[in-house]
Amino acid sequence: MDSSVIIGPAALPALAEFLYRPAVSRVFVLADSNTARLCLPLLEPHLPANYCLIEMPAGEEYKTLGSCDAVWGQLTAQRADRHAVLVNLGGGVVTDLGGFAAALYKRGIRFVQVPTTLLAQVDASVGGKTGVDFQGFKNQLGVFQAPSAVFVEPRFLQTLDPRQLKSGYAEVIKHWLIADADAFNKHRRLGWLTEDWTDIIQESVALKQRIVAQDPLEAGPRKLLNFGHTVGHALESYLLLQPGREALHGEAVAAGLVCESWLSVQRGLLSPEELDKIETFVFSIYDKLNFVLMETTAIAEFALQDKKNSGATINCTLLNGIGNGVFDQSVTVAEIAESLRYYHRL
Ligand SMILES: NC(=O)c1ccc[n+]([C@@H]2O[C@H](COP(=O)([O-])OP(=O)(O)OC[C@H]3O[C@@H](n4cnc5c(N)ncnc54)[C@H](O)[C@@H]3O)[C@@H](O)[C@H]2O)c1
Ligand SMILES: O=C(O)C(=O)C[C@@H](O)[C@H](O)[C@H](O)COP(=O)(O)O
Ligand SMILES: [Zn+2]
Repeated sequence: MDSSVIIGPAALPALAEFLYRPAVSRVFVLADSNTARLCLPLLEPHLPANYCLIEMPAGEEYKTLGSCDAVWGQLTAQRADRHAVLVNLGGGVVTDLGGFAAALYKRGIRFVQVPTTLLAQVDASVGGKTGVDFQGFKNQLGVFQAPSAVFVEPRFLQTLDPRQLKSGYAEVIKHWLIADADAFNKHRRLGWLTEDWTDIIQESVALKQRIVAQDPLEAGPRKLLNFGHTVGHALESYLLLQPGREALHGEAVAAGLVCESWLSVQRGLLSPEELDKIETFVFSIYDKLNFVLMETTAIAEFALQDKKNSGATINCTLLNGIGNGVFDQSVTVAEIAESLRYYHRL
């Protein structure tokens, strides 16, 4: 499942080397309306002249089978064969959807990820989870399919707005909380903003790759990477259904980190002092998500569709101390709703 990940100035030249091989019949680039405008100019010198651009609208609401249908339609119209390569240029929406579309077209063509958001550079482009949302549930349809390679150019982040940078940083905090207490403590003192993201990207990718290598199909330890997501996805899905209230994936995950850390305290796994450190850091970066107490059960019920569940049991990843995630901790809808009420009161 692991693919090579090339980070830094060598990334785009390495992509060109990959694409110019005779084994590649045709190059297709999938971009959204923003990355086609803002990121394609940096990529274009590294593409063959006859590449074909497939553009989709930007945003989570387009991470659907309908958008896949449009991608498959264009590949078919252009008579893309099995030796074609799809280059996914964008954030996690484009890399998840493009990977899924490539994995199904003619039973699978190769794809490479060129992530352009912090979130996709530290997390979404790595590890082979691909998919789309369905009937309001996050990533309900998907496959595990590794890209041929991942090419990470941090210069793409220069056009990204601070809200999106913060969203990606939530996945970085998640990585530290499950597996690197020293980095968490160092960065909570330094603050979140930095001029150069390269080191943080390299360290986060290495941490994620270590976990994915142990358990590519998420039968066990990979569930650690889902910390913050039982509650985070519930919040994201609930708010996505209500136009004007949407939260970015990382914003919902940041709230999920707080709620699931609180659940860890209730289980006696995390100390109240550690919870306080996590909350202080999270709220130094993110505004609180907006929901009312009456909504907490309806939000929590979304966790009944979480992919880590077995039957009616909701299996959550919790923290056994900062830097030490533990998976398969069963929680109830009522406990999740209580964690949301705790978050709401903060
Ligand atoms: N597969 C995985 O392991 C994994 C991991 C984490 C998240 N995800 C998924 O990733 C998605 C979120 O990804 P995201 O936060 O990148 O969102 P996104 O793909 O929607 O990108 C965010 C916004 O930034 C714009 N954009 C992208 N790059 C830009 C750039 N360089 N400059 C200016 N604008 C740019 C996009 O057009 C979009 O409007 C969610 O669907 C989530 O479920 C997947
Ligand atoms: O790579 C993983 O494994 C993750 O869980 C990373 C998450 O940050 C990511 O949001 C992922 O898409 C969630 O997957 P899902 O299986 O909960 O849909
Ligand atoms: Zn995530």
